[in-house]
Amino acid sequence: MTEPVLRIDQLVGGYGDLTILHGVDMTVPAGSWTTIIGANGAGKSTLLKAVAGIVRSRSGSILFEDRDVTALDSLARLKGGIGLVPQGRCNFPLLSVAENLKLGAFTRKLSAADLEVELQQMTDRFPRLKERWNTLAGNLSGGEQQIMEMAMVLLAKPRLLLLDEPSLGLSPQAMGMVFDTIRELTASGLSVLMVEQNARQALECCDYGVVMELGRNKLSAPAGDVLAHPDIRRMFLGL
Ligand SMILES: Nc1ncnc2c1ncn2[C@@H]1O[C@H](COP(=O)(O)OP(=O)(O)OP(=O)(O)O)[C@@H](O)[C@H]1O
Repeated sequence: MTEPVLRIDQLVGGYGDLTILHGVDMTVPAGSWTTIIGANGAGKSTLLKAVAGIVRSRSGSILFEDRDVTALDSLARLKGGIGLVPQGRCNFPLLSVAENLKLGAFTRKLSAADLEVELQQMTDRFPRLKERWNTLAGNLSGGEQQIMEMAMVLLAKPRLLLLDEPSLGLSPQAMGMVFDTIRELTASGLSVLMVEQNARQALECCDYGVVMELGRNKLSAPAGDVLAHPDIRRMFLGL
């Protein structure tokens, strides 16, 4: 396993007095694609939000690139290299693709010329977005919106991308397109930590799997080993 980009130790947290995470330990190897699976309510989304700084940790620590970010707020973490694409549609549906992408770069205060260069690079990477440049985001297909939302967060230049159920509501074909895109991103050096309900499809594509149960990580292993685990196959993969 390569050097971890993210290291979570004994993380406890939740909402108000409600504790959801009961001591999570997890590492994400740099440049890898790690998928968290588990039953509804296991705390998967809460964990992603805790890494992004949206849910505050009560105890334990989160180290990003060896730096303790546990006390930083969400904006500081975004500026520092941790980007979250939340669950469900999270764009501005009445703004165009171009306007949504520009908003994605807002934390970086780029000059107009630099912003143009970055937008050009983003549309070179995702030509479909260029084709839909002046289309309202709400009129894109689900798969196109998911790709655009990833591109918005990528314009903040994260080194760790957190994705909460990127295949939610997508056709199998669109899910394949989104997963192919994630693989390309990790091939270019980005680290990805993703939560997915389509556990089998995700584990067939990614590098590492984490199984969460009742606010704890039950198993962390290479994705192939998680796929092959008899209990996990029966409980979470429908195999
Ligand atoms: N904002 C909130 N305030 C209070 N409780 C919340 C909040 N968000 C989630 N919860 C509760 O936290 C628990 C874990 O939710 P979470 O969304 O992290 O689970 P999950 O594993 O991602 O499940 P799912 O696949 O259903 O999204 C659930 O009991 C949920 O009701």
